[in-house]
Amino acid sequence: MKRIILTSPDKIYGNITLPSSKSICNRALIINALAQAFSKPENLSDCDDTRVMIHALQEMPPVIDIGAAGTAMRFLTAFLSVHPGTHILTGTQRMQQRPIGLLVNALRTLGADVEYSGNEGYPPLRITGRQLINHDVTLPGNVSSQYISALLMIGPALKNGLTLNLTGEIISRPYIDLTLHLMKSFGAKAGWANEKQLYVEPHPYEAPSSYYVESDWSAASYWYEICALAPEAQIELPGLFRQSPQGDAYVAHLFSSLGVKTQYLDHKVVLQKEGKPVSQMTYNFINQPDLAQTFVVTCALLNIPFRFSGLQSLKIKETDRIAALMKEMKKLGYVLTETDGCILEWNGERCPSDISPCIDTYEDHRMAMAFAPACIPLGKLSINNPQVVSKSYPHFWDDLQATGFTINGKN
Ligand SMILES: O=C(O)C1=C[C@@H](OP(=O)(O)O)[C@@H](O)[C@H](O)C1
Ligand SMILES: C=C(OP(=O)(O)O)C(=O)O
Repeated sequence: MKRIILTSPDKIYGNITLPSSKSICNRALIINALAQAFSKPENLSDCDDTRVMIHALQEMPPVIDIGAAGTAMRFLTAFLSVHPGTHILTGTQRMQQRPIGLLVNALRTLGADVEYSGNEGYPPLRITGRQLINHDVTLPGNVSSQYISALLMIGPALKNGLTLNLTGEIISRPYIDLTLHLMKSFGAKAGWANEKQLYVEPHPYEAPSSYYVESDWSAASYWYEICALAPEAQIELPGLFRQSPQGDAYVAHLFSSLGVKTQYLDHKVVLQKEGKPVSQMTYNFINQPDLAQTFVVTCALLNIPFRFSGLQSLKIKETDRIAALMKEMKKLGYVLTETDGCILEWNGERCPSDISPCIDTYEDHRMAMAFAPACIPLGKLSINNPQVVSKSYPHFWDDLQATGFTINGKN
């Protein structure tokens, strides 16, 4: 096992080129392929999740291994259902525990040929593409929005278009809107018919002459965290915009109550410390699940009691993030409580911390990146298997070094 030891500088100043958004990259790649576009989207990320998507679409091998990429697994399941040929779609062991039954059922209702080659309800899948005739399908919106995005994106390729009826609470809704945004940029006619129903007209995609992917707001959250925890900091992040289709752009607003101000300039944002953090924080992360880890670590280390709800999807992500957060925060001396698998709270209760805490990352990039800034108030922190960051932000550790952090054991 690899381990790094992090220490932070006193003052943190930097200009950071973030990776581009893997959510946008992976949508643009799927839509571009369905549009049979001539050129690839520009500014594609070099992260694992996008690399596996590029490889799958370029090579189309009989067995497609998408590693740990949830978007690639879900989007390709729908894509391969309408693409000629038979493929096995598989991923890491963890991916084989991440449910996909609701998407498979929905695709079968549309007429798709999708079989389980392992356990019922989970990858790997055996998919044979064909033309899908049916157009009306109902599925729960409360497990993963990626199923809905996957179905929407193949909508323009269906003979009769698509009507999606969603039942239950709709989670991660900004990601559905992001999908619609990209589809429309590629000429699709799609949208919300009402609060619970989406439509896609049987109108083919028309690729724009070029499509440029913007930087990743979820990745920016770790720099907000650094700014919030540092005694003195100013960070410039080029390639981020106020008017972003990414739901995680809301991180700027959320961190304004934790003492970080965002200045929106022409082609960048600038983060600066300003004002006093709130004395406690309550927030429902239903629309920004990927920000939850960032806020758990930031609030606890700023000694801000919190109550975070809307976390039900965290259990089926790269790891069970609720369990992982509780376990690792305990190493730092914070006792968190969980309620009903969807609420995490910290009421200020402390326990003895480990003498030299060493954070486990559970094959989850966000565990590594959310905990790394904790080295600022702690003085020093070890992180196990730091290479996990490559899922979304391969140069995260280099960027920390460039702003003055020392990282022992990196190479
Ligand atoms: O569509 C997307 O790009 C994503 C949707 C979200 O997943 P869920 O819809 O499963 O919450 C998010 O957590 C994931 O990182 C990316
Ligand atoms: C949940 C995530 O990714 P995915 O579901 O696409 O694997 C994430 O990046 O936090």
